Order: sequence, then structure tokens, then C-alpha cells
Amino acid sequence: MTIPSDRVSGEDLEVWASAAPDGPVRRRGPASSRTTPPAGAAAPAAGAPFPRASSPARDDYQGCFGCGGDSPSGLRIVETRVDGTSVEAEFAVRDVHQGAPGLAHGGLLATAMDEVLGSVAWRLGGRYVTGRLETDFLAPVPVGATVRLRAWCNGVHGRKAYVEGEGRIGAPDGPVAVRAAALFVEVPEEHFTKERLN
Ligand SMILES: CCCCCCCCCC(=O)SCCNC(=O)CCNC(=O)[C@H](O)C(C)(C)COP(=O)(O)OP(=O)(O)OC[C@H]1O[C@@H](n2cnc3c(N)ncnc32)[C@H](O)[C@@H]1OP(=O)(O)O
Repeated sequence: MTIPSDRVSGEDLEVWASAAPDGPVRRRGPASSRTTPPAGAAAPAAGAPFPRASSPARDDYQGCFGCGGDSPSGLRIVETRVDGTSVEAEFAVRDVHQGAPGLAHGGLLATAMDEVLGSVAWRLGGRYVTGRLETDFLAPVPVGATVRLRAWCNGVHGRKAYVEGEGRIGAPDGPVAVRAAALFVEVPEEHFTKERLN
């Protein structure tokens, strides 16, 4: 991807080539090499649908802190659009999600990013878990706000999937509050059972 030079301003800002639907993403600080696809990674074909249309686990299981309906203080993230190559979702920040008074806890925003990036990884067809999650917090999010989430895959290399996303306040074109980039690692089925205590 060619990065227009006029998108670069200042040494502390780096334009990070990505498969974001609206073009390169500007991030503060250097993007970690651990969440950037290496040369030779398979880039998602533009417009090609996800190999897996949905996650059956979601229909049968409501205990997930991120997306389940059974977790009283959970985020209750709802997917609003899956266009084949990206996932959009949203959740409402409630009192139980507070960190500083009246503001969302940053860890919960990171959880929300883990969830929506994880949904993209699962739709690639394998069973993926988060190996590394990098998060930039760009603006405080008030309790009562709806956070609009969006995520997409930048590439797959062997067992590793490189996924990126952002969360905006209030509307799909609202202020960006959080950005994340993650490495997901494909695991076998027994990953989810062998360490369980009950
Ligand atoms: C229901 C559908 C929706 C789902 C949404 C859910 C969203 C939530 C997702 C999660 O939060 S999952 C839970 C949090 N994650 C975990 O519990 C994972 C815990 N970690 C592990 O189980 C293992 O460390 C892991 C499976 C990630 C890797 O162990 P393995 O022994 O299988 O593989 P290995 O360590 O050889 O790593 C495989 C490759 O990934 C690389 N890698 C692993 N962890 C890394 C890391 N942290 N940073 C960079 N690279 C990493 C590693 O270097 C290597 O690269 P190479 O193949 O090039 O050699």
C-alpha cells in the first residue's frame, strides 16, 4: 500500500499501512512489529467474505463477559454489521464499567477491543486466542456513551492472525477513543478444555 506523504506529520506520528476500510491508520508511536504482519503474510483479499460466517459458540453460550447476555456486569457487546471482511459492534458504557468517576475503565475498553478483534479472528475459520493485545487510549469515554467498535484483519501467517480495530464514541464517525492491534494464535480444540478446573 502506498502511503501518501501528506498523511505524515511529526516524528511521533507514524502512518501504519493497514487494510482499514478507509485507508492507512495514523497511530501514535511505532506500531509493534509483533502485531504487524510479516512480509509473506497472506493479506485478506479485498471484498472476499470471511471463511466462517458466524460463531456457533455464540448462539449456545451466553457466559462471555464481552458478548454474553448472562454476565450481569458484562459489556453485552452486540455485533451490528459483518460485511465479510470487517466486523462492527457496539456496547453501552454502564456504571459498573466505571474507572474514574463517570468514565469508562480503560481495561474494559481493552476488553471490548479484544472481543471485537477476536470475533474477526474467529471468522477466519480457525480457533484463535489472543496472544498479544496492544491498545492506545485516545479519549475518555463517559458512562452512558455508546462505543462503536470496528475491526478487520491485516494478514495471516501460519497460525498467526494480525487484527486491528478502533472504538469511537457515539457514532461510527464519532471521536476515536481507543485503537488496538493484536496477534491471535490458532489453537487446537483441547486448548479450551485441558486447563479447566471445573
Ligand atoms: C466466540 C467467538 C468470539 C470470540 C471472542 C473472544 C475474544 C476474547 C479472546 C481472548 O481473550 S482469548 C483468552 C486470552 N488469551 C489466552 O488465554 C491465550 C493464552 N496463551 C496461550 O495459550 C499461548 O501462549 C498461545 C496459544 C498464545 C501460544 O502458545 P503455543 O504454545 O500454542 O504457541 P507458540 O508459543 O509456539 O507461539 C506460536 C507463534 O505465535 C507467536 N506468539 C505467541 N504469543 C506471542 C506474543 N505474545 N507476542 C508475539 N508473538 C507471539 C510465537 O512467537 C510463535 O510464532 P512463530 O510461529 O513465528 O514461532
